[in-house]
Amino acid sequence: MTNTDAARERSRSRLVVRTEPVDELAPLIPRADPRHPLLWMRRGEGIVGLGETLRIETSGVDRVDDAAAVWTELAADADVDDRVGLPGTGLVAFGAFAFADDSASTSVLVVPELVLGRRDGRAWVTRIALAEDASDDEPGAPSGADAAASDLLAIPEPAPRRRIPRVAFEPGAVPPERYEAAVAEAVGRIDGGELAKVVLARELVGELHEEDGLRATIHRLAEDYPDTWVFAVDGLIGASPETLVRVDHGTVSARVLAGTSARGAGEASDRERATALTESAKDRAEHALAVASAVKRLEPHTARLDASPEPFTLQLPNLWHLATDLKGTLGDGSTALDLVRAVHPTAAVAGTPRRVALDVLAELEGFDRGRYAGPVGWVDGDGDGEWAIALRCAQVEADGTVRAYAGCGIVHDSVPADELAETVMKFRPIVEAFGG
Ligand SMILES: C=C(O[C@H]1C=CC=C(C(=O)O)[C@@H]1O)C(=O)O
Repeated sequence: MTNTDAARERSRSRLVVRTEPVDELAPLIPRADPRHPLLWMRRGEGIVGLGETLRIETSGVDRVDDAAAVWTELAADADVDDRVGLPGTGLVAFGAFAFADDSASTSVLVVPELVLGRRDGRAWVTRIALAEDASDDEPGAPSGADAAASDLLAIPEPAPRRRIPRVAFEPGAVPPERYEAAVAEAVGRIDGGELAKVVLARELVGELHEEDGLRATIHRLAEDYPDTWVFAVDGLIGASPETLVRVDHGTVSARVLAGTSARGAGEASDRERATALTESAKDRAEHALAVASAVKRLEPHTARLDASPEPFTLQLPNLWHLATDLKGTLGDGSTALDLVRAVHPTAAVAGTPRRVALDVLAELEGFDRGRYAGPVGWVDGDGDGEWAIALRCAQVEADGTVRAYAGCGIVHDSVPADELAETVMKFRPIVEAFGG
């Protein structure tokens, strides 16, 4: 029986879900599980999951479709009492999908037992249980809904803050010289007309000691990069500035990023860098390909889709990005997972043309990306959800191995040493959050 079959089997048992408003839950991060954190947050709002009621694991080319099919069945059968009614209340799952069809990493949707959430200034608690587990056949035992509503898992008190762990990172499968050689090779292929753009990444590897939880790392990311999506799903931890797709009551939005510059040392030089980025033909070309790929994939699902007319500069503490926001209305009732399936992988993380770029990056990169550059986020029972591209992140394995990733879009005038330097800037958030 595959993991998807097992999840489908389990999904026959009904989920019982109850969401209730609470006065206040701040702060969220100190309530997260330090060893297996489930978290999605931006500017202090988001959701934290505790415990695990159900897990859907998929892999291969149909990993998103398979997960979406099980999710749709689960949501249709769930017994939901949602007294808040915001996106992310009621039934919800946190998810992370592998980047590549042939990745050895699994993709997951995790349904927690307890969700603590905050959005638009409102706070809530959701309890999710399996009806079977919840109602113990004994006479007088509570029904599923009542059992789910009772304290199966108590709301944890905020834990005191601990120091961030000290992880010493070393280059992984791709040493810096080999990365530069791969960039040079990619430029050659681009000049030869094989493709227009390919995104090449490299990895750093370190070791996390068992006594160090992940809460302090998440705290650091959220504090230093408050405007990014800070996430923790099944060991994948990061702070991504790039919204793959958001679905909220029939509206669709995305933020496409491609094109990067270092921050300047002083205010004037910082502004100059941002201006130079908006005027750089190389970065604009790289950016335009990323926007075109997202628009092409989203358009068939939207009744209307608008893009900001000109790319703007997005300021992050470690760098500047060229950014374009997409906003529209759904035209075909797609769920967030349907759109994740449609749009991944964009040219911001793969390249153009997509198929050729995926082959070239698989050949030149020399390692399995796992869930790096894959979709990470959450989906609720109505199909609403928020998904980022898993960037500026690391995967923490069960044995404590930590793999951090960063990549760059390569176009015909890319310079290998500059791209290597850009990966160093992109590694900064995650390396520093692990004490590096
Ligand atoms: C692939 C990454 O970034 C992408 C997103 C923004 C800017 C990018 C760039 O300028 O190359 C990349 O396309 C990464 O951070 O690992």
